[in-house]
Amino acid sequence: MSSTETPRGPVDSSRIPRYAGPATFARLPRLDEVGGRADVAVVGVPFDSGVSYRPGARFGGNAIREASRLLRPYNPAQDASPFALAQVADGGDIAVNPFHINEAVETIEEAADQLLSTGARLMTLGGDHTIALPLLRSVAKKHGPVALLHFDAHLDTWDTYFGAAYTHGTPFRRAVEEGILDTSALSHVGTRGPLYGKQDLDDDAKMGFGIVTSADVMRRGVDEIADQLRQRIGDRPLYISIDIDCLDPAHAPGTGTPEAGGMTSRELLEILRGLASCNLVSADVVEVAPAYDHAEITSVAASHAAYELTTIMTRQIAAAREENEGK
Ligand SMILES: N=C(N)NCCCC(=O)O
Ligand SMILES: [Zn+2]
Ligand SMILES: [Zn+2]
Repeated sequence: MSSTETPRGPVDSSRIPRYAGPATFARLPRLDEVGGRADVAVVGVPFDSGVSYRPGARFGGNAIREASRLLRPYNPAQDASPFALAQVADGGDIAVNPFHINEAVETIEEAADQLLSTGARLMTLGGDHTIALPLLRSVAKKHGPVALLHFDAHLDTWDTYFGAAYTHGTPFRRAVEEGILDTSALSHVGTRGPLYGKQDLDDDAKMGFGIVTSADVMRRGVDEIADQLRQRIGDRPLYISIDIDCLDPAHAPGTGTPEAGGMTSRELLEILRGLASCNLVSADVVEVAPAYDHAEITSVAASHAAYELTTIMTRQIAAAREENEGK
């Protein structure tokens, strides 16, 4: 988008009630309605064949879209109107083979390559956590190895499940093995719960991950945690992956592998806001499984997380555009 074009924003909810019409993320236009080009493309990946417990995250993207009808155009927490700063559009779903994980992983990577080649950043709505691997592959082709901030109850650096390399518990081990992550800037946030053994932690540390547990967030507070994460990330290209089970089941019951003792949605949103100066190149929100949700608690939390991430991206896009035009 050039500076002369005004982004096409969401449907005006004072004219068309927010519950009317088909749901796109935040009631934004579809990507094809803005000529196939957007600064940020919100895209769904309805895939959950990689789960180890409850299925259902294939319905997560559309549940988040439905819950996002209530998002308003001005974000006071970041003093920004994200959808006016840059063109954000809903790119629909990447349709993948539910019966063949390896093929699905390839399809996701190809679709992400295509979207990134248009200049868009990706705000992906899962789907289970398997999808982070092809998304990271694609992002790394464009930016080189990226810093990773991974919000999750789980490490997701396990090796294989039933001999399968691509599952929702293994994407980040594969990513480290493939050299697509910048191993000097890898962090898990919200980690908790029983593991298979102490070795899980040793393996994870060897890969380069730092861990901020959900108890650390509670004890040390969101500002200190955000400062620490910002320092670790620096100005590296950053990918943020949010498994909604980073939140306590009270804040996100609608997920496949819930663990007690998690962060609140307020803590998650505040940490994200504290990262507004980071160079966020793409992000995902995964593992929303609406069948176990109540009153859209989980999908509302996920829609707000995606809104904060989108705000960070659009602020950076607008700042970069201004700087370019000043030259
Ligand atoms: N929810 C995600 N992504 N991973 C959980 C894997 C935990 C397990 O099955 O042991
Ligand atoms: Zn998880
Ligand atoms: Zn996960």
